[in-house]
Amino acid sequence: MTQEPVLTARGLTKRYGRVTALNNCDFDLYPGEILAVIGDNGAGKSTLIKAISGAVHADEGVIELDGKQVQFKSPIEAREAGIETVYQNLALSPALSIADNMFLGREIRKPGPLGSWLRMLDRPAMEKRARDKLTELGLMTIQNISQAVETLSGGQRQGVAVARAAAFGSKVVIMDEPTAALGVKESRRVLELILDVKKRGLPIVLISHNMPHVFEVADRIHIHRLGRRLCVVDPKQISMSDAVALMTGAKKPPEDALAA
Ligand SMILES: Nc1ncnc2c1ncn2[C@@H]1O[C@H](COP(=O)(O)OP(=O)(O)OP(=O)(O)O)[C@@H](O)[C@H]1O
Repeated sequence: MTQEPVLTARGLTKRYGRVTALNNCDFDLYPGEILAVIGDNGAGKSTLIKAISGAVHADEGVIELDGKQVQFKSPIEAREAGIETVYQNLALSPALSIADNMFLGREIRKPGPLGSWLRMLDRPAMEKRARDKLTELGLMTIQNISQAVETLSGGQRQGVAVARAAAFGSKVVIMDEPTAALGVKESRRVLELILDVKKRGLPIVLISHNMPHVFEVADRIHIHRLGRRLCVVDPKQISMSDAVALMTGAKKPPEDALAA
């Protein structure tokens, strides 16, 4: 890789009591790429992206965004820096509408009634922007943008979460198992959306157990094992079964694997 990475982590360690979820883990994400992170259950993939996106604080290690050291105290701070994350549990508020969810934490406001210093939510503006965004992203199978998220299907909810990340991510989009709960058609749409986000020049981190999905869209694959990066491989140079063998420890990584 000749370009400088957008996002790097060095020596990330996170312990939960006796469990070491991240163990001196390194990570690199390059401009415009789709980097898949694969690993066995409990390997520490979610903890890695939570540490990067401010949802958990690493005990040790350094994270750099665009070459500058960052230390996000919360996912909100990471978002403000341009890192959008779709977490496994989606982090949507079920009782709120689609539009409210898309703008959660960055609501559009307008001046209050004359003489009032309070700024009010500008719902029509949020609804229009949310509708435009979902339409642009091809996810507008939803009839009513003011519909509560709890009334949507699993796939539609995923669509809202992915659209929110795709719409607001300005530097990095991270997706933790975005197709896990979806049917074939909905998964396909999410994969297309991931490729659309890439076309817009944004790098994406994709955590997935679905090997065909990973091999379909990833430019590089970070193989995570026992809390750390075991190696990085090129999906064009390795078979799915070899990637799984590396992930599970049945096979040792090739000598030049980190350079992939
Ligand atoms: N909040 C927590 N408290 C205690 N242990 C945790 C916590 N979060 C994660 N762990 C532990 O850290 C290890 C790594 O978990 P993590 O969820 O990061 O793995 P993962 O690779 O994402 O797994 P999966 O593919 O099953 O989602 C596991 O042993 C898990 O039990």
